Amino acid sequence: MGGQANLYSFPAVDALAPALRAYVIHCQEAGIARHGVFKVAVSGGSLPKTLAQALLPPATSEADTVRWDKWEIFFADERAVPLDHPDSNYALLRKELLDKLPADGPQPAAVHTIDVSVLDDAQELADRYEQELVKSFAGRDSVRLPIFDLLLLGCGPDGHTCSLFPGHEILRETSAWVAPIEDSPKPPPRRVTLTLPVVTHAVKVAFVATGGGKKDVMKEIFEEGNGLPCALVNEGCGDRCSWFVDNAAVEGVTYPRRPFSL
Ligand SMILES: O=C1O[C@H](COP(=O)(O)O)[C@@H](O)[C@H](O)[C@H]1O
Repeated sequence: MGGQANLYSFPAVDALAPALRAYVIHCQEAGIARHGVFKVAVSGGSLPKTLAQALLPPATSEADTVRWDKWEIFFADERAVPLDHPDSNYALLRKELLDKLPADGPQPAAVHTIDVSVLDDAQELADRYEQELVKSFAGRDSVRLPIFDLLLLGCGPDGHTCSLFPGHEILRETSAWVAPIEDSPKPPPRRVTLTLPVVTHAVKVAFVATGGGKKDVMKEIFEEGNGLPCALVNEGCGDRCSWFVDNAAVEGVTYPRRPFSL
């Protein structure tokens, strides 16, 4: 691990979106060059909307192309609800992004959802999602830990990311790839999440955080850390981690911003 997390700040989301697109496409090309596909995990919350703003506009060149048919999409965390439930991260990604892809154009190669036949049992739900990862990653990358090409993450106002909440025992998980949570402080309480070792093992991690509602926690993450899950990702990934934020989200934060470049 080297360096420190990159903090890229933009006046507003419409300036952030093209940079995020360029970054994602860069990671996509690296993944395809490495193993023929792009393995990406995404969060719920406010992320899918910004992602849609970045990825839905038509390509302006070959190099600007989102190659959806190479995308294997996983969920960084998911709530234990049916796939059409308003709380489902899958439903949100569909509504904001996947359903808006041109029907006659390329579609994602795979979208790995949770097994909704075991929603009442969070441990089983996590184990089955982990098996889904094992099937996809075994023999291709490390089998000790999956290596995602990119994780696209959100940051909650309390510093949580995925469903890794501040102070929760799940942060001490060292062997599972996917962990259950029954007592999420943010509803719904039952969820599954990628664990911290999996998150920090990814090739690249990108956070997207926008709006003044995030500025206090951004200050804490970047200036104190305090063991907040987002800060632990920064520490674990170093310069493999990049933050795409708007100016409102980092008002008063002294951590140095970088000009965006690939
Ligand atoms: O509960 C969740 O919250 C986080 C953060 O959401 P945001 O709306 O503050 O961006 C999200 O990243 C996670 O996937 C989701 O399950």
